[in-house]
Amino acid sequence: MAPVNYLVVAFPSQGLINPALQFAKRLLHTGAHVTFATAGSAYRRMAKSNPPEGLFFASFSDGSDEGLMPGIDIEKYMADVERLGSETLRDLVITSLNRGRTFACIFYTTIVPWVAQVAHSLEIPSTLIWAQPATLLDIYYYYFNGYGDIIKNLGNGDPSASLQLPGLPPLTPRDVPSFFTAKNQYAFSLPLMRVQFEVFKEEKNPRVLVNTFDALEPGPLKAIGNVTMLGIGPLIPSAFLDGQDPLDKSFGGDLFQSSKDYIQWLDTKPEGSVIYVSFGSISVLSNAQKEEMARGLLGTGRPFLWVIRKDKEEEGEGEEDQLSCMEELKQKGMIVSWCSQVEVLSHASVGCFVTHCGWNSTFESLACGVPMVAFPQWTDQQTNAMLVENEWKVGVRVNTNEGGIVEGDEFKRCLELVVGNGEEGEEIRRNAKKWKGLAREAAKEGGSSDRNLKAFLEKI
Ligand SMILES: O=c1ccn([C@@H]2O[C@H](COP(=O)(O)OP(=O)(O)O[C@H]3O[C@H](CO)[C@@H](O)[C@H](O)[C@H]3O)[C@@H](O)[C@H]2O)c(=O)[nH]1
Repeated sequence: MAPVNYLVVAFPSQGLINPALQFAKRLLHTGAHVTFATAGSAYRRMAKSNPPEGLFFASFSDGSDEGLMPGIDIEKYMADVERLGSETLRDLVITSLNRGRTFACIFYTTIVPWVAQVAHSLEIPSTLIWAQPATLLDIYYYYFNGYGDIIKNLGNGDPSASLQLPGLPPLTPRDVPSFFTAKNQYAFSLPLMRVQFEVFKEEKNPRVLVNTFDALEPGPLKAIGNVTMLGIGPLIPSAFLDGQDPLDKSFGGDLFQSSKDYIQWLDTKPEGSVIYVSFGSISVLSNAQKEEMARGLLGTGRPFLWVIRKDKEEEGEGEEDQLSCMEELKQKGMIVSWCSQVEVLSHASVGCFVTHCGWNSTFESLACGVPMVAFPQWTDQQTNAMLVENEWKVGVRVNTNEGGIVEGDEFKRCLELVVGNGEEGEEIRRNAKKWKGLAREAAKEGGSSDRNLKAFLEKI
């Protein structure tokens, strides 16, 4: 019998390509063939290393050479991705149909709801892969369904206020996603989410696959009645999770060139001693903030591995990142421009992850049992930081000063709390181990995420 074909479409950012690629690999395990499509700018940069059998890469147009780089006009870029992407993705699907390859379903990531509109126009079923916690989809849902002003007012008002949305943990102003606050610089997100909920309304029984698992967000997964959310995570390479495929050691779509020798460096460090610092693929910290972080890190006297990205190939040896104490940083720790994060988080020497709380980083840390210092920047990260600290109790969140900077002493306090011998740190480390076990339990064959995905595929 000919294999079933699926199309997986990812917005061209690392934070969406990674879970979507991992999802594509899960589909391959069912015997299906999968075409993975992202925008040209990312497609050209992607490593696409040794794709497993049955996985094919394709691209649609975003009219850009550099893609989602710091400094671009993001509003224009988002409009171009939608306009050009809709046209060229439609052509891609029609060409495929004309060659006799029909897609049983088109899966698409967060912030490209227009993919569902293309699928609807061609009468092909489509399903959203929500690449953030279920809690976030709930907050957006509530925003468009009766709680809009309340959520906006919370984000912009009295810092001691608190909001209890049905099925969710209480939110304080600093937990509200950045798109709802007065400081938000980006207009693109809310209109896209509005379209997403309109897409759901057009569907008979809208179902969303969420990169979470049942035990992690039992209330939030059930909070919205008219959309069925199914936890299918963690979407991370199998070798670091259930070990079902020991060769599956990377996502396989890195947009950045990896540094070398850091695993050998980690091998020389005692168990649980290293602080790993990374802010994902988009956030750029000011030099003033990095100076404070350097002060805090050096103050702990512990070894650290710090990712400071070079967003443009031509950026020289850390030219922009010439911190005043660079020499000392290089002596006490290791600075890299990119690494295999899942490999680092699974290394026995790593005892703490300083993260911006992008959802992939947060979930990877949770699944690897590494406690966190939560250092959120924008979008969902404030809410994720709240979940890390208050709900799952696997980390501590930094406080900023009035100028929005996390000072070195505050950073050092958080690091020492997480890695030190105090009772709070011990509890955090115990919880991290517990969630690692539960994440693996969910992902393994017969676990909740595995069952949810299989049940979903049977009903397409
Ligand atoms: O040196 C590095 C640094 C990162 N990564 C990987 O890059 C991905 C980064 O994803 P994420 O942690 O989610 O951060 P962002 O790249 O910032 O992701 C964007 O997209 C996410 C999913 O929607 C959101 O949760 C974030 O807030 C948003 O900034 C992860 O899989 C990491 O493993 C590496 O492999 N090596």
